[in-house]
Amino acid sequence: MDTMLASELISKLKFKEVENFTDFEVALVTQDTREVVADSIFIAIAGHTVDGHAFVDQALQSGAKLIIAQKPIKVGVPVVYVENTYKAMAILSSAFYNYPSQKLQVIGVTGTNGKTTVTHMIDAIFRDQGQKTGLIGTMYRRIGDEVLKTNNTTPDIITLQRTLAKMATVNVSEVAMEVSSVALIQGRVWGVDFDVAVFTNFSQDHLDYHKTMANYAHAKSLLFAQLGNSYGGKEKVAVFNLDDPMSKKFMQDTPAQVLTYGIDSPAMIRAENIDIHSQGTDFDLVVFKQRYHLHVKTVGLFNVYNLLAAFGAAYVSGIATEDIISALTKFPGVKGRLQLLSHKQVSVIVDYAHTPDGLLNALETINDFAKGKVYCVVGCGGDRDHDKRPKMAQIAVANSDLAVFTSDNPRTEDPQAIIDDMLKGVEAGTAKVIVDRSQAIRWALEQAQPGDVVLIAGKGHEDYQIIGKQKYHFDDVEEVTNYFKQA
Ligand SMILES: CC(=O)N[C@H]1[C@@H](OP(=O)(O)OP(=O)(O)OC[C@H]2O[C@@H](n3ccc(=O)[nH]c3=O)[C@H](O)[C@@H]2O)O[C@H](CO)[C@@H](O)[C@@H]1O[C@H](C)C(=O)N[C@@H](C)C(=O)N[C@H](CCC(=O)O)C(=O)O
Ligand SMILES: Nc1ncnc2c1ncn2[C@@H]1O[C@H](COP(=O)(O)OP(=O)(O)OP(=O)(O)O)[C@@H](O)[C@H]1O
Ligand SMILES: N[C@H](CCC[C@H](N)C(=O)O)C(=O)O
Ligand SMILES: [Mg+2]
Repeated sequence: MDTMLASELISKLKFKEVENFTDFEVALVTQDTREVVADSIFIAIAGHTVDGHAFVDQALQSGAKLIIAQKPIKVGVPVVYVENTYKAMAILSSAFYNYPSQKLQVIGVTGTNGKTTVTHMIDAIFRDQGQKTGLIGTMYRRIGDEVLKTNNTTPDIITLQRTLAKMATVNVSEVAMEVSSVALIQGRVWGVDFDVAVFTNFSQDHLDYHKTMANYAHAKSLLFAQLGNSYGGKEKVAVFNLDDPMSKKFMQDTPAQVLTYGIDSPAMIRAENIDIHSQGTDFDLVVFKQRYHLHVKTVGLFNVYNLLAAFGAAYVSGIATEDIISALTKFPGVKGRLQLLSHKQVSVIVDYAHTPDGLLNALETINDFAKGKVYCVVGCGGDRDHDKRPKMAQIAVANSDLAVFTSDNPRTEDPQAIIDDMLKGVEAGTAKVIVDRSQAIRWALEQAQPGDVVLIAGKGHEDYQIIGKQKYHFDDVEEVTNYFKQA
């Protein structure tokens, strides 16, 4: 990468106060003292947990030569004061990495459920075309075949710009990324030049953060509002699920052209004659009145919606309908999303459903093909939306023969207290409680007879459990396969 002078970078900040400035070549722009190297610019962020302004001394010790701050600090190096360091971070990181999103086709996917699935489907379509792709989301950041770990579904803006820059350097052409509501509020995608924005659906989650459904909806709308406002340049398109009432609102918030998909509404891209079975789904895809028959490996009505969303994103990116269909037909599914494991005619499904709507969809899908009893092992994450707990519990009890309430990631909460919140949603004695997740899974597997289905919900691909502030190795799939080995 070409080096950049600090003066050149901070010239991008229009309104600022500069103290004791001397120029230097910038090695790194970061908000995290743990990343600072010699000749870094450190941006102090007043976060939700701690205040980065209190870490400035550490940044200096590690070699920071310039501090960007929004509160008065006393240091022996130059300081640039701005109104909002989050905004400064977005502007500086974008400039430092030379506006990488402008060199890439960036497709952002937002919605309560389905983001990881849809981004993987989009990625599979472009890969099938022989393109080098980038993927950013809950499970990882992937640059071509290189897999990088991630802390958040949508990374902080510096990590994001750095990742996009690396993608551009190694000739990635398309990037599919999950854009979470929290990220939209925190400005983690400010300045990202999205070409396509996709909406999956809207239901309850993250009320711990957003407080009200209206705030949560507003957060999601920001992606569509951000979708380019200068016509005549790159064509921008918003892809909406017309069956979700929230689409109508978001359509009004976007200056972009709109493509719609749906099943029940008269959308431009539709699925008809849907036949869901345990090994896959058959349906007719109707693209502006042209009809194609598809047989796909994914199951569940919600996955038909995900396929339509991915189809829409690829279609507006110029891929031929037949090529998109060919790729979607081969799509194997995503780890931990309705992942089927079987042993002696007992079916176990590991699924990442961690919202009321996600859990209901997973259980309805399973009930459509289960021949015997349905067991549901489920917990709710600690330090997250409390309000969804009784709702998920009620859905588990109402849509299974036996629900087992257990721990998800308790984080800093008391695991029993989380389960007590769940129990408020059901009648006494209607659910079995086993706090230890491993024991709960084992117990359900012991009960299951041939023909029965056990859904293990909430953690999907996760290979850890967070108890307190500690991350322990834990993998639902591994728990099941270990049990099967000795059963
Ligand atoms: C509540 C929340 O959103 N927190 C995010 C936020 O952290 P924060 O505001 O608490 O930051 P902080 O820990 O107070 O630190 C403040 C500043 O001090 C700096 N610092 C801190 C310590 C230190 O030693 N040195 C130092 O420089 C930090 O780098 C930071 O710049 O900024 C961090 C960096 O971007 C995120 O990793 C972190 O996500 C935490 C892990 C989190 O749990 N977030 C969840 C709510 C979240 O964002 N989820 C969404 C949606 C998931 C989905 O449904 O798909 C996501 O996109 O992941
Ligand atoms: N279109 C959909 N509508 C409703 N539920 C869905 C849909 N797609 C997936 N789900 C359910 O939600 C779970 C999570 O799916 P996925 O990981 O794709 O969503 P996500 O939006 O990425 O979630 P996160 O918010 O954690 O990033 C799945 O395991 C499934 O149970
Ligand atoms: N991205 C979601 C994932 C929840 C997964 C569930 N296993 C939990 O820990 O609550 C969140 O951070 O809220
Ligand atoms: Mg996700």
